[in-house]
Amino acid sequence: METNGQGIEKFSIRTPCSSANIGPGFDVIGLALSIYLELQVTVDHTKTSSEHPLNCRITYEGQGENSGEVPLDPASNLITRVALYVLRCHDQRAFPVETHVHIVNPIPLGRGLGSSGAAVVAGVMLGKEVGGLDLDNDRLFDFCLMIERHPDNIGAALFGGFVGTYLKPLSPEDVARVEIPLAEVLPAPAGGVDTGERPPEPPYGIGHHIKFPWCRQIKAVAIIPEFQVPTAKAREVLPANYPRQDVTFNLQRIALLPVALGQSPPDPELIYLAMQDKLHQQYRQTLIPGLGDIVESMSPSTQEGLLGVCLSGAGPTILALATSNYEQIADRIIEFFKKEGIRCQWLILEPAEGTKVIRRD
Ligand SMILES: Nc1ncnc2c1ncn2[C@@H]1O[C@H](COP(=O)(O)OP(=O)(O)OP(=O)(O)O)[C@@H](O)[C@H]1O
Ligand SMILES: N[C@@H](CCO)C(=O)O
Repeated sequence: METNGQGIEKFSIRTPCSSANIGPGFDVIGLALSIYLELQVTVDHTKTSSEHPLNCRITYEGQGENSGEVPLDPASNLITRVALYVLRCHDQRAFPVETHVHIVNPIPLGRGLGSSGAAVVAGVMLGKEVGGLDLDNDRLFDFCLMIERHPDNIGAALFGGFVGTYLKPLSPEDVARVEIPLAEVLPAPAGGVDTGERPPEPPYGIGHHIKFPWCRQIKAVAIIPEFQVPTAKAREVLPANYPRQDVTFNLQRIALLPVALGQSPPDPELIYLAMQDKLHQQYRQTLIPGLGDIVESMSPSTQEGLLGVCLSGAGPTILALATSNYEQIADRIIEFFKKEGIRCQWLILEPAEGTKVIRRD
């Protein structure tokens, strides 16, 4: 515990947003990008009791601030529930008296920019820090995977940069441990009674990652429609089985993608080919009007500066990788959505570092 001499401990946790898949890398590839969720944490060790549930007060500013989408009850809020999961796995039932978490969240919710992945990663880091726990990032990744079960967004948000993620084959008893329903992993939601039971701990080494190089000339243009697509819904529309030729199609492209995006100068034709997908985007068109037209008609031959275009994560955000003419590229994609009566905002983003803890005095 590092306090300021008056028993007050202050630190911030900064976690980037992320774009998963980048075309063919469904549930594998993640790219951390430069919009940051920040938790400003204060622990007042001079207090001996707290009037707040679980000794934690949450305040929030940012996306969905006035919509009530992000609960301020620490037993319901995703970030603090995840932190409590980590604490309870280490026999700490609540936050230290008295914890204040101010959440500053500019990551759009439910748009395919990894808002939930960032919340889960920030939550495990919060549990580690307030609990004074000796957990390295690889172990924190295990905890994240008990909550968000595809590793691409959380791998990028935790480790930063352009990553490939993969899961270790588990023993049958470890498989049983990761298949426990989320409600049993995360502590009881608001109003629930603390039974005092220890939640199921993650097996060791569930997930792994590898960092790929990223060509610095490449920027990510995110075109963010005004509507949300919950990831769970965007996964429900995917088939249980795929034709063999579609799987082969994606395998061929995923073999190209990390090389194509790492080499300088970037080769637009190679990147465009490497970003094609047949495993998720076509099925998600039903949820994202305009997606099919955008993916089919935007290419480096029709759009100067463009390298490739894909759905960001589960959508609805579109990610265009480009080296110039960002505004023209964004405007063209916005036009497609406009025809469907959908408004968008757009941003130029860059690859970001992973989650950091910054001490404040
Ligand atoms: N900072 C946050 N604090 C608390 N809850 C959050 C926060 N960010 C996201 N969430 C929760 O996660 C939900 C969005 O998760 P969802 O997986 O549907 O989309 P996403 O993570 O933004 O997109 P994708 O997974 O496709 O990149 C929000 O509705 C909210 O419940
Ligand atoms: N790989 C995930 C990312 C979204 O969180 C998906 O496409 O469903």
